[in-house]
Amino acid sequence: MLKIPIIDLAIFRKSDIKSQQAIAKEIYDACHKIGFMYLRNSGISKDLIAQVFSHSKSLFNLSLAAKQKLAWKNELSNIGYVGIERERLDPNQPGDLKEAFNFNKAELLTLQPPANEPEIFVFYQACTELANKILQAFALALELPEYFFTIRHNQQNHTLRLLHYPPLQTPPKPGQVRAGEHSDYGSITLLFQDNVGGLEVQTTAGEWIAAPTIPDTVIVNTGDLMQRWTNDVFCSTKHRVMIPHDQQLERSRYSIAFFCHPNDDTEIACLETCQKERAPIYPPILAGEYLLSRLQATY
Ligand SMILES: O=C(O)CCC(=O)C(=O)O
Ligand SMILES: [Fe+2]
Repeated sequence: MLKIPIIDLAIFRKSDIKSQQAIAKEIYDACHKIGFMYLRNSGISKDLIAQVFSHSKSLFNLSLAAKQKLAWKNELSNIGYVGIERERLDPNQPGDLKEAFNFNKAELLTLQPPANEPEIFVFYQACTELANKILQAFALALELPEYFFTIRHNQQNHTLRLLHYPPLQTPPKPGQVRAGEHSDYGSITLLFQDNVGGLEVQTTAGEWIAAPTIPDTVIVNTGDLMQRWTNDVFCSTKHRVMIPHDQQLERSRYSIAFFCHPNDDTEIACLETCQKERAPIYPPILAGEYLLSRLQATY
């Protein structure tokens, strides 16, 4: 059975090109074969992650009225509080059993209490740095100039999303899960989860495999825009969060996703180095327009 690989980013940070190429190759294989990987030595401190999880709990513990004052308004800004069952990651199924807070960079600078914890901003910056490192590895792996992807992501158009999956009080509706099966829309996603479990990833053979927490790692997956850009050389893999069957049902699940997006005006056109095996599959598209259309389909 295909396994999600664990890759050590510390080796990529070494200055010798041989080490960098070896890790870029491991990352290439992960993105090509499964679209998911666990990264060790991500550069984001354990303490910082714990602080953000703790702020996340405090935010979700606010009253519904307080959360609704911070409500998500539209796909264009895509920020704020999203209530339970509001979003359908799988549009053919009932709403997801989760609630979320979305942040973008501009908003993080102007937030009011209780959502303006400085660690959330520091974390956003740390995620940006990690994403840039991964994008450099992608460039090396795909035989592109080192900063090819990072310069196309330099407006920090990324969304940080705190997620809470509450304990289940009543049985779910038929087909209802914590997060419906979907692929992510952007270039890469960084995912941090607690140890409750439920995250599953679909292999190319169609089987669902568990993606449990592995201590001191960050999950990274490639999104649809990266799949288009690379002409399907990297895959954007479906994943979902299932409802646990055991005593974990009584526990909340918390996770944090950092959705990394290219600048809105980036034309996502098939990379030349990805046309060796097949002609371009997808027509060029502007990143901003594509992301907006995907968000509109899920709310
Ligand atoms: O909560 C998780 O572990 C996954 C969430 C997810 O896939 C998403 O929000 O796109
Ligand atoms: Fe996702």
